[in-house]
Amino acid sequence: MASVETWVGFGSAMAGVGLLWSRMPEHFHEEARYIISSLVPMAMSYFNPYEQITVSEYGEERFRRNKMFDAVSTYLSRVCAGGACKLKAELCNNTKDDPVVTLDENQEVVDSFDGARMWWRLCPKASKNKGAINVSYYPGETDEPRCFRLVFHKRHRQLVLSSYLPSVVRRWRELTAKNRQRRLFTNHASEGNKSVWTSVPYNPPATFDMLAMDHAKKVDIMEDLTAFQKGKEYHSKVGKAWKRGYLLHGPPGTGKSTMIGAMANFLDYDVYDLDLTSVKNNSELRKLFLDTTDKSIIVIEDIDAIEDELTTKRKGNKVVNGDDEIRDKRMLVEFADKNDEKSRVTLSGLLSFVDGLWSACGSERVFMFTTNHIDRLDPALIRPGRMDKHIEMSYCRFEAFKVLAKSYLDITDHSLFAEIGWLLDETDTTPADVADNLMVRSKRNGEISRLLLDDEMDGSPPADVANNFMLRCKRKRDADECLAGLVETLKKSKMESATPPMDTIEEEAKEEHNITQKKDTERGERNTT
Ligand SMILES: Nc1ncnc2c1ncn2[C@@H]1O[C@H](COP(=O)(O)OP(=O)(O)OP(=O)(O)O)[C@@H](O)[C@H]1O
Repeated sequence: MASVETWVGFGSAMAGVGLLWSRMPEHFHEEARYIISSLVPMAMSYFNPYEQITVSEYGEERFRRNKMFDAVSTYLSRVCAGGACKLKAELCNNTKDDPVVTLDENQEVVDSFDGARMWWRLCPKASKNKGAINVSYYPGETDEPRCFRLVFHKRHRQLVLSSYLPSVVRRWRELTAKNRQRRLFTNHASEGNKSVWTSVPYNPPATFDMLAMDHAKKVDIMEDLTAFQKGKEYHSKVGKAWKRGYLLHGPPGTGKSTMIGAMANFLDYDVYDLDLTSVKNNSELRKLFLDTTDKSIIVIEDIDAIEDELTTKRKGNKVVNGDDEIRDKRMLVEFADKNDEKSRVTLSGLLSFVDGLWSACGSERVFMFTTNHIDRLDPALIRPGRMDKHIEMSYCRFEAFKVLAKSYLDITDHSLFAEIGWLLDETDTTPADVADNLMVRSKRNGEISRLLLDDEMDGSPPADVANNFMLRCKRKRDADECLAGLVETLKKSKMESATPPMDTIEEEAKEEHNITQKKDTERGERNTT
């Protein structure tokens, strides 16, 4: 036990130190505080036998999602979730009934690797500056992102860095390759008014087999896609970014969206449907592009409509002063230029991702622009070399019709085929219109099949030969009826296209009347002279 004198001595010594501290100049306080604050953690870490690694949800530059976070999340959910008592379940895949189970926040799981134990914990989002203003550099986030924290013994440091973490990534790749669910992303303005991607599972029904278009063209596109997908080495050899740009053009209803679905199925890529109207400016667009993953199709639909807004300035400057509408637009844009340059998405901003400086960020990406009016596009967008391939989706001709007949009616030949082929050559009918004609009637086929199936379920005699025969007869009758209906529709549209519309007739009559009147006046004038 310390005597009273010892305590009094200790107290006086502390009082002396306090007095000395208060007499010291102000800058000495600062330095002493700095030394103490750096020495304490050093001393602590010297005695602490554990080390930790943090895997944050977003990368250092805060632009992109950290893939390592996704890798750890998948790895822990599949490999170590058994040891956790709080999990989260989500049904992500429409085609499967298995929910995806992930670790809940603040849950700790233990993994072992090569005799070493690793402790993992998912730390929730944390506000760094509680009560202060948070400045965010990445979309939709105001707080510190979530992170995984890995704790291990110091002596396993080398093992963790050179073997364990790479093995986590390898396992993640294996797991995702097996259970991959294609997704459709779209961007929308988040709470912080920044555009962010959200996604849903995506299983487009279209395939190249059912796409109604010229066969040679279809094969050419499929070969082009295959060459692109296998072209990693080629692109790096020639020093080009591994990406490809397509311009899909054609009238509405010729299958541009269907083609995108077929391409996504063919390549097994995710699709990012970029809505430029909810992107404020080029820097927000850059963040969105950087947040897309490799192996994806980035779609910008109806580029002519968007481009109108993006290029008004360029077009306006070309126009002579007499054109009021364009002059108005030019004035508007000039006004925007002075006041609002930083708050717009520009065509050059967009193109810098397609083939400019930023196109090299990321690989294995397909850019897909669609338009109903190729003639309205800015020449900068369609100049050679900008888009790798222009694909024209055209009206339905006989070859395309045969594909639709096979898909919708399950027939490859019919007595009306010749007439339909001839009529399709004479009229500009879209595949959507033809498909619509075939579908309305083929619905009944489904009804019959269902009736027959219901019979079987009710315990009535199974669908025997007679039933099958009846079904086939019904199908044939439906095909007859349906194709006859299509012939009627095509004949009608042929007649309509042959007859000029009423306003054209009226205009022609008016013009003729004016000419006769003019001639009469001239004749009258001549007679008087
Ligand atoms: N070439 C085609 N092959 C097969 N089906 C087609 C084709 N074109 C259109 N269809 C059918 O018509 C529907 C509408 O077509 P789609 O939306 O792909 O046309 P689009 O050219 O993208 O039209 P829009 O320009 O109006 O968006 C599709 O769901 C599909 O059933």
